[in-house]
Amino acid sequence: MYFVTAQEMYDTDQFAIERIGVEGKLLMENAGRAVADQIELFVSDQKRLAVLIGKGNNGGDGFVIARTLLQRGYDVEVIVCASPSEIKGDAAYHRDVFRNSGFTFTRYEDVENLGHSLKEKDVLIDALLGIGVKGAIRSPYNQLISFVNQFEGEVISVDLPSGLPADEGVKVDQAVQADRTVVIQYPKVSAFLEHTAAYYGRWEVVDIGLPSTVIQSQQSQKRVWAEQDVSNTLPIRDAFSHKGKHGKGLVIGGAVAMPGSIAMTSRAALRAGAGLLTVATVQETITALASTVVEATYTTLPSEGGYISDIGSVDFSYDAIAIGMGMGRHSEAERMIQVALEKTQGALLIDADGLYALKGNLSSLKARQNPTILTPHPGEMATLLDVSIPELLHQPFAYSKAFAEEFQVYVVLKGAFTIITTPQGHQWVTVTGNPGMAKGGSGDVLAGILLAMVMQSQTVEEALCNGTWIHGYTADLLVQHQHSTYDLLASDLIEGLAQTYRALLR
Ligand SMILES: NC(=O)C1=CN([C@@H]2O[C@H](COP(=O)(O)OP(=O)(O)OC[C@H]3O[C@@H](n4cnc5c(N)ncnc54)[C@H](OP(=O)(O)O)[C@@H]3O)[C@@H](O)[C@H]2O)[C@@H](O)CC1
Ligand SMILES: [K+]
Repeated sequence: MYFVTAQEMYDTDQFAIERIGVEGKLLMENAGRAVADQIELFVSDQKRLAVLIGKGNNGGDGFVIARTLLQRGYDVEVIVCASPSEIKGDAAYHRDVFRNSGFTFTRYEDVENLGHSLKEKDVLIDALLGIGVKGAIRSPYNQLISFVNQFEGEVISVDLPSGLPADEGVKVDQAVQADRTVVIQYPKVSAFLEHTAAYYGRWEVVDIGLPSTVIQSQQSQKRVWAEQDVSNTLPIRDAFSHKGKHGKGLVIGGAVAMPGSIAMTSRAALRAGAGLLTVATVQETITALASTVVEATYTTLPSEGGYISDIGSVDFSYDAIAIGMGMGRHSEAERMIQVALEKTQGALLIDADGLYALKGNLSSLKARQNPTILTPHPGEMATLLDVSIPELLHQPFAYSKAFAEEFQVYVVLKGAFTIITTPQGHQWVTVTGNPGMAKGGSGDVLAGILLAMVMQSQTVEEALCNGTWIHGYTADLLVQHQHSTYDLLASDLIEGLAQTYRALLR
């Protein structure tokens, strides 16, 4: 499923109107009807509803929704929060259709009166502002939004919560806190940002028949990676499959004081389906791992002060290599990353301490012929970019895209919404996962899963999207059944992969 900026939505709308010849009025009719159909699914006709209508086309949708629900026997009061002369174009057309159908509306005067009208209502439909919102919220919408946020019944927003920007990088001034949002045609970017997603409440998308031609022709596209995508692309294991077919992978990392990270990455890679796995680390870590990661083979690396001191002896001809987990932040790490960048023949995944060591080597990324994958959490990404974490999270899609394109890397920016960006600037978001994963080791497990996926999948982007989705989904299954967000451990995720795979293969 694609998701879009406000501009991409307007472009799609224009394409449908100008090139296909569908009139704007018809699009609005389709939008309002689709939203009303959806509302009918979860609001009983015994409830008392009010629709708040703003001056723009979001308000126009509101007129169609109100008319449709009234025709279907719902008790709906319509309150128009703009002067009649302010309502223009398609919205004015649907205001007239509403009136000509024999229905009436009241005009918003002040919050006191509104409070009076809404006292007995169960559901408030918010069609005040849509994707056209700009800047600080002006009167009367600022009072209206505060009012809606004090309403005790259910608030359902149309397209997006009024006042909330559709795009990233825009400050939220004031916005409706919706219980539910019925999104028109495509989710907007703000549904996938940590500071704005919660305003939507639960949301679902209704299709109004707009063609995806415009979005598909964009240089860079943004899509949600969903369960169906995983089912369609997960590598099939045929009956004659053998270990060599599922890839040969190598994990480089670990230090005497940190055997856990690399243990988790390795076990996760094996559980995620890696055919053959080698772990290259210091002798003491091998001793610690040998009994827990029995399926792997080991390469002993020279050490100094408990850290790996050199990786020159490593065989770099693996299908995929992951480096950095539990490697420590020390002076030699930067040189080792440089060696890995130069010598790795297959895909190279850099995680954790490896990312800190990469900071001084960024220019070497461009010289690589094979895929390089970076898996930062926001702190690591902010360090790579030299920006603060809040600044990064204010526009994570834009920052990831600029970085991935400039350095020709795949970026997996981890978070509640994990963003996967290709060197071409295409982006996916995965929405699986829960707060139980915000714990040490969770990233190490993801690195292992991604390594295994890259070794087996057809394309790097599919591998990264599937791996990220599976990681989060496993946590969701575990929290639903055996665990809670408090006690869930990263190592539980590794054991939990069995459930996820079984569910996917059913
Ligand atoms: N594909 C599509 O595009 C389709 C779109 N559709 C629907 O149309 C919606 C977009 O409609 P839209 O463009 O008219 O914008 P919308 O948000 O309703 O109103 C903007 C008005 O609000 C005002 N305003 C702005 N900022 C403000 C502020 N801070 N504080 C106060 N006021 C502010 C601004 O007034 P102005 O500043 O210009 O005086 C402007 O007139 C979209 O979300 C969807 O629901 C569907 O029907 C069909 C397909
Ligand atoms: K709205």
